Amino acid sequence: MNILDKIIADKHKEVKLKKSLIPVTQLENSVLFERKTNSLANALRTSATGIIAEHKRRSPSKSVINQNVSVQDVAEGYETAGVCGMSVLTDGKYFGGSLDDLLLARSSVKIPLLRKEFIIDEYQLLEAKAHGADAILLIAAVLTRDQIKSLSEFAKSLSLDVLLEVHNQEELQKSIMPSLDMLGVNNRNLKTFEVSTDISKSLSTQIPDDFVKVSESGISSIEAIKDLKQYDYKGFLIGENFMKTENPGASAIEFIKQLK
Ligand SMILES: O=C(O)c1ccccc1NCC(=O)[C@H](O)[C@H](O)COP(=O)(O)O
Repeated sequence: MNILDKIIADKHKEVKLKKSLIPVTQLENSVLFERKTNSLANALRTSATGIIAEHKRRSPSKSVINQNVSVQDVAEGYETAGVCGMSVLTDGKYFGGSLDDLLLARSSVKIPLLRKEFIIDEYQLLEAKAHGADAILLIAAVLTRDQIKSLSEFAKSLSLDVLLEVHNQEELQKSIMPSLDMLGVNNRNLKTFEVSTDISKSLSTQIPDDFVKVSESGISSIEAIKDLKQYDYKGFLIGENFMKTENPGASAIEFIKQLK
């Protein structure tokens, strides 16, 4: 079993348990459930930098990245840097994140927040809304076309933007539908962990113009972003490059200064 299959098998168990502990009505009655969301896709369309900076403590490909910073400090630093949005990993077992991280980030900043999670069930979209997310991620590699359609339509009914992530042509072709806002190409193969921005470049012409194009993972230089912009990418999801430093917010400030 590859790591992605393991993560998804665990996620099914986790969601089943959570559903038995926290009823949907509790999520729907939370204060943040009524909050007006702030579109990440719209922010990317008009952004000069397009940076979506991620909070990521550890990962299956790198184990520990940074366990010593607070999510509030990271969020405030990213906002000061002028990022377009922030991605918050909420998976606990493989990434050391939590829904509390999302809540704390929400209480610290106004920028659009992406719940970075392995979404397999509508319940997780209600959780995202109840914890202050503006956007959610769907991963084509672990969902059927019908699941992508029903999950993305449900997300849109909650006013959450949808970022659909692909890694190859087959995943892209099965996923294109009007209920998506952003199409993300993950430069990391989630089964082998190989990283190359070539995949973003080769898939770019096959992504219809209606979607905001986002290049995800393995981005660590200004040159890479300038290069990807020529392929019409408007969003750049960066995690480790900022999080591996002592002060991720300060690193983002430095990076964005060079980009402008
Ligand atoms: O990052 C991993 O090792 C990973 C492994 C398995 C599934 C997902 C994984 N990462 C999630 C992400 O998409 C990245 O955190 C995100 O794109 C940022 O990537 P990076 O800038 O390379 O940290």
